[in-house]
Amino acid sequence: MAHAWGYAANNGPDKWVSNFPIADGPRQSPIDILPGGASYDSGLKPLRLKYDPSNCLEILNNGHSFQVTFADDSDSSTLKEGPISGVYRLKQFHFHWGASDDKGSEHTVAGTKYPAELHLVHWNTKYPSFGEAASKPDGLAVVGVFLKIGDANPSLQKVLDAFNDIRAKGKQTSFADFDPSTLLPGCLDYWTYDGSLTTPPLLESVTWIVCKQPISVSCQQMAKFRSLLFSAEGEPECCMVDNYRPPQPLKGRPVRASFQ
Ligand SMILES: Cc1cc(=S)c(O)co1
Ligand SMILES: [Zn+2]
Repeated sequence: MAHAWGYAANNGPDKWVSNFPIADGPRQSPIDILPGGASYDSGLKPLRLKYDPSNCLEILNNGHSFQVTFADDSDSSTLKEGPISGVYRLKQFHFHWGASDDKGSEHTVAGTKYPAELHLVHWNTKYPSFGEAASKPDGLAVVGVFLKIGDANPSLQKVLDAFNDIRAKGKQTSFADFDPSTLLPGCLDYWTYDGSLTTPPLLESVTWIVCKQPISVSCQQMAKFRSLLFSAEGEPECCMVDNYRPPQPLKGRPVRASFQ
């Protein structure tokens, strides 16, 4: 049986193309964002994000990252405007991070890597469900936020405090009343381009919205990220680190900026 995909030498990003040929597709993510190569588009609207903390359901270790999942049976936690049209519902957020503070983000900015990157995943309500939307070219919109080493982040700490219950792959626990807007930077200037999921099945259905301004994370908080495991209980322990895909070829895609 083929290895399940992961981030190790034998099943990592360079190997994904064998089971997921779209890995070499025309609109893969992440990318290296070159600010000088992005074109300011005055037609881009500000992001309109509205999240209801009561939609927050649980936090789980899925063996690739940890994810906080939201109830998405109503329009109470949504993304509107920005580069998208219509209403996209928040489904989940998760992170990608490194084994050390010099790497971990998926998008890079003129080659600069951040220690981690937050992804807030939304799906287009013109489709009946996340699963349906995930296979459509305009099906998903992911807001990416860089994490930069600095002061401890009190909002992020609430998420990290739940880690003791989800240390191993497959563990989950209830996680209620969390407002993901507390994880957003003060300035919502963004870059946007057409891309994909950054993990298999690498579907080319994502409108990427990458915030220019990072949020802070302390070194101690980054160490907490690295205390999670890729492995399940009873398996040899394997630390969950370097769960990021490196930048992919731009292949002529335009990158627009909402700011000058
Ligand atoms: C749906 C989804 C989106 C991203 S970006 C990811 O890493 C995993 O799953
Ligand atoms: Zn992601």
